Amino acid sequence: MRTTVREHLSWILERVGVLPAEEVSLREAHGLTLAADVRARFSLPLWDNSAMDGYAVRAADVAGANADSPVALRIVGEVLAGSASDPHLGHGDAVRIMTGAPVPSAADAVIPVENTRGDRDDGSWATDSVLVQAAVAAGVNVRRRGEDIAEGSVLATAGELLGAARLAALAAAGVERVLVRTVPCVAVVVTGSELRGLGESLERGQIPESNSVLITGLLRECGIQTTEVHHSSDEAVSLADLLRELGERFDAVITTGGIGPGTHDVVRIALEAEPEVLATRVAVRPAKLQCAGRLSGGAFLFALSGNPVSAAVSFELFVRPALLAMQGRGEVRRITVPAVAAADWRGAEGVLQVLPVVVRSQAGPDGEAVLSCAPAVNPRGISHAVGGHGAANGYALVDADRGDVVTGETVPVILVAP
Ligand SMILES: Nc1nc2c(c(=O)[nH]1)N[C@H]1C(S)=C(S)[C@@H](COP(=O)(O)OP(=O)(O)OC[C@H]3O[C@@H](n4cnc5c(N)ncnc54)[C@H](O)[C@@H]3O)O[C@H]1N2
Ligand code: MOO
Repeated sequence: MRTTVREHLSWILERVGVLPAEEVSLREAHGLTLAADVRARFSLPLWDNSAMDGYAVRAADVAGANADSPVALRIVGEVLAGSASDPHLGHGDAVRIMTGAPVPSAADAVIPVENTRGDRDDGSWATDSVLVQAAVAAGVNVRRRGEDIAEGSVLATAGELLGAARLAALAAAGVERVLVRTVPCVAVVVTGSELRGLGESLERGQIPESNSVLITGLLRECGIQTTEVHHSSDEAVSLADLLRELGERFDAVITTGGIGPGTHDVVRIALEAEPEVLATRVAVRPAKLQCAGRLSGGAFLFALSGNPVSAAVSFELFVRPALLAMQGRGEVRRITVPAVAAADWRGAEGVLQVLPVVVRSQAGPDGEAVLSCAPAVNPRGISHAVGGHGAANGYALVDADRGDVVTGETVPVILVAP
C-alpha cells in the first residue's frame, strides 16, 4: 500500500526541526511567528476612561433628570484625553470630559453632551453650569480599567502568526519587543533543458519556464522572500554539486522537475547520493511523486515534480506546512470549508484527489451565502494544466474511497488565494 498524504507529511514534520529565535521590535514582527508567550505589561484600558464626549457626574445626582425637569450641575473642571488631572466632584458637581480621558475618581458615570443643555442658548458646551436632561446609571459610558485585558495575562502565545491586530494589542499593552522565529532562507532550483526564460524565442519542444514564478510566489504568500533562483543544467553531477553547496547556505532548497523514472531525470539521479532524502509515491493525485529530506549540507530539500500543478499541490500539501513548522507555527495545516459542487466530476480512484477549483460565494436555498466550487482544470489531466490552474482559488479534497462527485454534493475545500 502507498504512503498517505498524512503519513508523508508526518515523516517530513518529524525531521524539519525549528529554526532559532531572535528578538525584534513590533514593527519588524508583522508576519513572523511568535517564539514565546507574551504577557500584557498594562491593563487595557489603562485607566477608567470616558467612552463619550460629555460630563463626568455622580449618577445619584442626576437620578430624576429628564427633558422636562433637567438637573443643573456646577462645572468644576475639564479633563481631556492625555490629562493627568483628577478634579474633585462634590454633590451637584460635573466635569467636562472628552472620549478617552481618565474619569475623575469621584465620578461614576458620563452623560453624553447630546443629553445636556449648556448655560448659553447657542448650544455650545457649558462653562459654569450644565442642565442634564437624562438620568444615567452608575458605570454608564465609563470604560473600566482592565475590562478588556488584565495586566499580566497572556496576550499572545508561542507559535502564533503575528498579524496587525495582535501587534496592535501588544503595543497597547506596553510590549516593545518580541521573540520570533527566524524565517527560513530558501533557494529554488529549476531543472529541464526544454525551459526558456521569459521572452526568449521558442523552438519546437521548448516552453517558457514558469515554475520559478510559481514557487517564489507561493513562498512569498507564506512570508518568505526567495534570495536565489538557479536554473540547473540537466547534468546530474553538476546538480549534485549545486545541491551540496546550496545545502550549506540555506535552510531549505526547493527543486522542480527531474524526479520521474526518465533517463534524464537528473534530480532523482543526483539525490541517490543523499542518504537522508526519501523518494516515495504518495496516494494522491496530482503530486504522487514525492521526494524530501535533509541534504548532507544541512538544508531540508523538497524535490517537486516539474509538472506545474503537481508542484503547486506538493507545495500546498507538504512544503508550506514544513516551512511553517520550521518557524515553530502551532497550526501548520489549513482549515477546510464545505463547498457545494457546481459540476459533476470524476474522482481519482483509490487515491486522494486534490482538484484545483474556483470557489465562489453564492445564495443558498434560503438566500444565505454558501460556497460553491467548480473544477478549474479537467480532472482527467490535472498535473500539467498550468493555464486552468491560474484561475483556482482553492483545492477540493476528494477522499480515495468517495468515488465521483455529483453536482450539489458538499466537498471539503481548502482556500489558497493570497
Ligand atoms: N514511466 C513513468 N512516467 C512518469 C511517471 C511514472 O510514474 N512513471 N510519473 C509521472 C508523474 S506523476 C509526474 S509528476 C512526472 C514527474 O516528472 P518530473 O518531476 O521528472 O518532471 P519533468 O519531467 O522534468 O517535467 C514534467 C513536465 O513539467 C514541465 N516542466 C518542468 N519544469 C518546468 C518549469 N520550471 N516550468 C514549466 N514547466 C516545467 C516539463 O516540461 C514537463 O512537461 O512524471 C510522470 N511520468
Ligand atoms: O507526481 Mo505526478 O503529480 O502525480 O503528476
